[in-house]
Amino acid sequence: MTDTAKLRIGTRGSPLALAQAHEVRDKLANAHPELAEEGAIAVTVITTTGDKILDRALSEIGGKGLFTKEIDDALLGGEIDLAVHSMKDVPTVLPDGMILPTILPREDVRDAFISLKYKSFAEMPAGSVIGSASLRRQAMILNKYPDLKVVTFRGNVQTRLRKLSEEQVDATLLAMAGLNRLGQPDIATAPISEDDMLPAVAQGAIGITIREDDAQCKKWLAALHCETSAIRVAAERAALKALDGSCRTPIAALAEFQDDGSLRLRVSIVRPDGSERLDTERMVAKPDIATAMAAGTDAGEELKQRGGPDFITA
Ligand SMILES: NCc1[nH]cc(CCC(=O)O)c1CC(=O)O
Repeated sequence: MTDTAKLRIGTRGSPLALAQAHEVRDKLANAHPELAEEGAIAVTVITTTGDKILDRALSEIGGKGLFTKEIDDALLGGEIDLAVHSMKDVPTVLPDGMILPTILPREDVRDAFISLKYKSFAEMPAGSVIGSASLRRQAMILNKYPDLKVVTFRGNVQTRLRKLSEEQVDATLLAMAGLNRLGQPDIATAPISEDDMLPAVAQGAIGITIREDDAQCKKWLAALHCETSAIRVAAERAALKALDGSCRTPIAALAEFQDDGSLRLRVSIVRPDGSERLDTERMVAKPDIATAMAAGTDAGEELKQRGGPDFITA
């Protein structure tokens, strides 16, 4: 059917990526009658480098765009017309010819604590082992709970639950957003407050990339865009870009609208062993994309300066 489709969506093949792509397909079909017809939208699965390498921490593999490169190529090569991404996995600089016009309404930004034995980090005895492949999560845990141990641990939800029941680790972490989108929020023992563990840049946000000159797609996608989510993500991504760290630098950021309409941005960097953590904050009185990005850039530059070259490894 792909050859007759009016719109071809590219996505990774993980259960979460597919759920996100199907959400986008359904929203587009609901918004536009011409896309609601049978076969009007095709979903194409594209395997990325990040999907192929399952035995190493992503930071060890290195390089930006582990989960996006092959999809970017398919988009620019005209094999697909739009790509659905977890914004957490999208590099801050997009390839030439590509734009990111759409951010969906953001999901829960928090990390989930998952354990069969304990209700929270605070309950875990010294020496307990937490499995995570995320340097940010590892470093944040060690910073707050130096007596706990972290080990590198990847895999989908089912693999992780099996490893937990086999007692390979005492706890693991996943994004609440992913569990919610998979319809499995109960897998979380408890969400971790963003005050206790600041989330990754753009955690819980989905973005859609298209070719720069694709006016038709741009028109279709306008119905799906959430400007407040886009402003929050813009602030966090600007901080990430200014920090100019590699995937070896644990970075966390969260922008949130306050009741008075202002935007509060928090940014943190942590040494991988948890021994030191630097935090900063900005308030934006009248947030739009430009003011949010300016605050993010400023916050990121401050931390880069304070941390110095040995904190932020290139
Ligand atoms: N790097 C993998 C990844 N990219 C996005 C999510 C979760 C969903 C989201 O943050 O939107 C995950 C898995 C996880 O961290 O649990």
